[in-house]
Amino acid sequence: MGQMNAIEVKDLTKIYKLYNKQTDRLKETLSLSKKKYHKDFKALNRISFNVKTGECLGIIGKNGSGKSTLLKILTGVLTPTSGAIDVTGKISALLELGAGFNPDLTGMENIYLNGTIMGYSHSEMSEKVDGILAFADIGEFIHQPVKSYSSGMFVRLAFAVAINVEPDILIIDEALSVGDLRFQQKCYRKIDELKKTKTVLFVTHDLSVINKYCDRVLWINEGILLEDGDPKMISKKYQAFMIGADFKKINFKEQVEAAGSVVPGIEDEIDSLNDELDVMGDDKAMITGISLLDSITGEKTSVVEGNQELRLLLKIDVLQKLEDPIVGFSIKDRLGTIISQTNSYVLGSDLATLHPNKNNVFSFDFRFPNLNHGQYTISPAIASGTQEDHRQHSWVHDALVLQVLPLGYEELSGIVHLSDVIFSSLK
Ligand SMILES: Nc1ncnc2c1ncn2[C@@H]1O[C@H](COP(=O)(O)OP(=O)(O)OP(=O)(O)O)[C@@H](O)[C@H]1O
Repeated sequence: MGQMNAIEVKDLTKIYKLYNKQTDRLKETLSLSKKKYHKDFKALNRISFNVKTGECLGIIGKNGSGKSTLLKILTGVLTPTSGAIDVTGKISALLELGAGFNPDLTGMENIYLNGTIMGYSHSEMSEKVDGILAFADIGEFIHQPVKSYSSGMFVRLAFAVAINVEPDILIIDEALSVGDLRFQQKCYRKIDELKKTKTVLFVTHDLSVINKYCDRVLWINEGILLEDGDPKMISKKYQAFMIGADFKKINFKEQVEAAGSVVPGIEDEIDSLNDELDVMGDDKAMITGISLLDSITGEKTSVVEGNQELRLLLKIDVLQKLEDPIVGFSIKDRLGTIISQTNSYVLGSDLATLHPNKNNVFSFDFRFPNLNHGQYTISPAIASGTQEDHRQHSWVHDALVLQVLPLGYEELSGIVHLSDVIFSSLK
């Protein structure tokens, strides 16, 4: 038997009426001729998708794309203009700060108020209060009106309530980003635990969260469901879209052969990128080769150890004159989280203008971080401008795959091993 759907959404449309002036709204209400004083604005345009029970679904999209509108409809705060939604199970939502909280009531009173909204009796909620207080950890403030809370305290209480009312479906808007880092980590640990048994919907701009937690992602753009599928692939396309670049799959071998720029030299040592790779950028430059060498032996390698001295070589073809170029690379783990990044700009290296039809080769000499064993990737990039304000010309996702060897204590968890630890028994 297939998994049940927790949420079914069909042809969902939400139209907001936009008035130029407040008085237009009044005029429209009073108009005998039924004259329209508003413009229709489709915040959601015929969106359809299902969410399976137990699935963790991410929702991404630029500001104003319709994400909150969708969540508000799912939680019953807003009604759709047309379309159908069917939700199976109890929803608990952590929407924008304060939704569902009465600012004049104390934290404790709001806990009971939320309980009532969720259909729990006073005594049922009393059983949950200890768990809520322990998670929120806001001390005596629980007896103060919530309007006196800092935004961090607010989100602590709201999250604690949301997860303790035993929802079948947990909806989390960007709200979590308000809490301090330690609280965020605590929430993510809790979400990780909850997602084993519950359906979780996440709206976030943080793609590493999407990649880490979500089984699937929806990308909404200007009210339209643009993509629905694999988080890794969609977040790459989204990243490219957000920097105004194209996303494409490129066969580097064909590109390099077509370019035909072969001048003997160090670039011959560099391996061409001959796999189908995901690239984002505006095509003013192309990264056509990459090699990683052991600095001591000079041999190419894709198997490395923590702390190993390495040299990364990049070959870049420039198709148009590039002023203020920046060359860099990222190391990512297998979940796509960026572990480390560097580039010529932050290293203080002002590169001269790059001109077309010239072979450009760059190198980075560095000590590989002391990463736990496993697979990692290197993604090289060329941009121009400054760190703060740059245009991406080519960013090749996962151009090199590295195997990091275990150091003998691979049972330890974590991304990075501590270096030079000295342990002493002092007493
Ligand atoms: N009550 C409203 N009346 C009119 N327009 C609205 C209303 N609420 C939202 N909108 C518009 O609908 C569009 C979608 O808004 P929504 O808040 O759903 O976007 P979002 O994707 O959640 O954005 P963000 O990432 O900024 O939170 C926006 O253009 C917004 O201006």
